[in-house]
Amino acid sequence: MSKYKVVVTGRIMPAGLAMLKEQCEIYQWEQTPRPRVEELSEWLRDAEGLFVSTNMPVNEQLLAAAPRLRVIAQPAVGYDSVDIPACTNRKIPFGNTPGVLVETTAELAFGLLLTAARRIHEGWDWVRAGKWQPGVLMPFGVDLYGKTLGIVGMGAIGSAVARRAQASGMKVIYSNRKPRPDQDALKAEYRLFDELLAEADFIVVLTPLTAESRGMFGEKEFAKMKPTAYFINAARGAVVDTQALYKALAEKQIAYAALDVTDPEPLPADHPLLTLSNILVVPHIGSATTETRNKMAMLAAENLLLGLAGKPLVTCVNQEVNYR
Ligand SMILES: NC(=O)c1ccc[n+]([C@@H]2O[C@H](COP(=O)([O-])OP(=O)(O)OC[C@H]3O[C@@H](n4cnc5c(N)ncnc54)[C@H](O)[C@@H]3O)[C@@H](O)[C@H]2O)c1
Ligand SMILES: O=C(O)[C@H](O)CO
Repeated sequence: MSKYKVVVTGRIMPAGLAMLKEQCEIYQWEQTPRPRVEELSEWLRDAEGLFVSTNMPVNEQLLAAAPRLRVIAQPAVGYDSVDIPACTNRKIPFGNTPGVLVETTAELAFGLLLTAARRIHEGWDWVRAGKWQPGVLMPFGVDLYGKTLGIVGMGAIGSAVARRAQASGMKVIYSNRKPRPDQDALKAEYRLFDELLAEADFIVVLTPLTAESRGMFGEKEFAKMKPTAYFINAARGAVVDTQALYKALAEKQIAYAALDVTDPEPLPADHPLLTLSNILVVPHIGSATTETRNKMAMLAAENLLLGLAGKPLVTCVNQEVNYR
């Protein structure tokens, strides 16, 4: 039996690669940075499947270069770099990986909140710099217990963060497009966006990046927050206006920010945000554990193989083309 021709645009976890290898002839881009479409064009010409890395845009140009493409899979839940209508027009199902990364990403989001609040990273720097001397105190942190956490984007990951916060004695409020019917079970209270901004001691952002959410945290929004507020973004960098965040932190309109995601990404080492003392930035590691990245790669590989076999994907964004 001849093998499916599949293009892989970056690194792929071993568990996913092993699944693909059984049935596919793989053309894999293994260098950094990620490829431009022109660099893949020879492979794309014959490709039936595309396993696309998270940071690679899927657009009209890429689709036009791949006339035989029948399915695309990405090991990520957020698909803001993918032109879904363009895939649908071509009747190409696009599979993402919701669910399998929920607890891992919630751990990181809550970990950022806790680390920033208790200055854990600053304490480590302090000790390593030899500043731990008798009578010398590093700046104090703040308690979580008894405080209010505002979650913007109360979906799968937001709910998992809520559970962690409640276990730490925090009250949870949230803002979504509309109140969740299961909010009693979540033990969380709905607020309008502006109400949440004014009431929360900590804000965690977990919305998808869409036309509606792009730049939803700008100057006006930071001005509505408490001067003691902690702002945590584990969603997508572009949900925040980076310049406005810089200003809010530099002018102490808010107390602190902890970011897993930034705009731009990667954040250059000489970026103004990194000159601030009231910020913690990590390099988009929300789902980055070996177990979870393997699960994501396996679900993406399963989606790809199903699509190649003309069967519905397990997790498909454009359901209307999820069968043949
Ligand atoms: N940092 C990371 O590594 C990492 C990992 C996984 C997911 N993410 C990001 O987190 C997002 C959420 O993932 P999820 O699995 O919880 O998705 P989800 O679909 O379960 O939840 C998203 C929630 O946001 C709400 N929402 C959508 N637009 C909104 C808006 N404009 N204002 C307020 N709420 C809005 C939705 O109603 C939904 O409840 C992903 O889209 C992705 O961008 C980041
Ligand atoms: O959206 C996601 O799944 C993550 O950001 C990718 O790591």
